[in-house]
Amino acid sequence: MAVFTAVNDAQLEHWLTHYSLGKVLDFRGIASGIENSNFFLTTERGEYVLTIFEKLSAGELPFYLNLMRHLAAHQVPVPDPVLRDDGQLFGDLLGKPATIVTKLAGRPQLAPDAHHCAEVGEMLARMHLAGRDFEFSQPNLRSLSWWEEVVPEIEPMVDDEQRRLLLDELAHQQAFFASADYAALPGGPCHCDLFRDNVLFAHGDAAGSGDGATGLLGSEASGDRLGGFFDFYFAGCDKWLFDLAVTVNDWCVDLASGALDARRAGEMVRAYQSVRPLSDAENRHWRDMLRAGAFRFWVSRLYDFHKPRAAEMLKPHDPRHFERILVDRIGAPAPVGSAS
Ligand SMILES: Nc1ncnc2c1ncn2[C@@H]1O[C@H](COP(=O)(O)OP(=O)(O)O)[C@@H](O)[C@H]1O
Ligand SMILES: N[C@@H](CCOP(=O)(O)O)C(=O)O
Repeated sequence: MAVFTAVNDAQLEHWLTHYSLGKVLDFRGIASGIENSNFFLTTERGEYVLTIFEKLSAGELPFYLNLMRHLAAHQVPVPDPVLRDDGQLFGDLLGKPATIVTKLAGRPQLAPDAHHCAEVGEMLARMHLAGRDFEFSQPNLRSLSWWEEVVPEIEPMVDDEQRRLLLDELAHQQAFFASADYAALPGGPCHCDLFRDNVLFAHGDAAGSGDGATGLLGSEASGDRLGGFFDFYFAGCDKWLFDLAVTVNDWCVDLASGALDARRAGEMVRAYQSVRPLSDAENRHWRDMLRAGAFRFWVSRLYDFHKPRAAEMLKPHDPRHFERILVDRIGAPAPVGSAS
């Protein structure tokens, strides 16, 4: 259940006086999601998603919402925030910041094949290039500084072997981040959490439904076509290779072992490179980035597991999954996509 803040008809009507979206035809809460209250909203003008931000403050929203707006304007299929009549991207609803964005077509593909991975890889590269002239900047708030802050809090709570792995990997990443090679890697706005549940695919006829304003991309081969990327609320400026590594670690993993599935990973990296070829330095540091991507989510999952927030409503994700992935990326003979 993910409607933490309920909105009644009168409250919705009042909120919509700030927009020019016409009459409400349908309004319903979205059951999935863990951070925010989300609702599907259909009006005379089309289909939208209304989000009430439960944790993010008004000061934190401009980077995310402007990034989505910028990417949508550059033909990257992402939810496009709808401007209010006063020109603002969000306002206050029931005492919390809230926005309306366009609805993407499709549903998450939780068992992706190589075709899905290629679609995502290619669009990720397009997204990176489209973000080059985005004027706002905010670092990835779940990067090295955050790891350095929280690892000391969680290391007393894990077993000896995990503690060794946590501290060794933190030291490895500190050295990597301090290197001249790292500084020279290209970067810009990144999604930073492009997991399977943050991408929509539409199948067959379903691809034609929706608001008609959001085109679906991709080949017809598998019947599934990329609907778009959403949930940009972990986005930040980072190395593009980190974003690719986070995405590969989730989309191309063998769930039982944590190892990379060579075919899916190969297709994702190939498709990414068909738009933005990786440099020699990026190829050399592919393993380090796969490790960084795994470490980021192992740390956040350990943190959520051992230090749950008071208001947390859902079971935290399993940290062991990313521990297995990290161990695999450290020891794998030659991770797919790397030149070394
Ligand atoms: N712009 C959108 N278009 C279509 N569906 C969306 C859109 N935004 C969110 N959703 C749907 O809402 C669900 C919850 O969104 P999500 O961003 O994961 O919530 P939370 O931020 O609470 O984790 C998604 O699984 C997806 O089905
Ligand atoms: N993808 C992360 C969790 C981030 O939360 P989200 O549901 O808002 O994407 C993980 O799997 O640990």
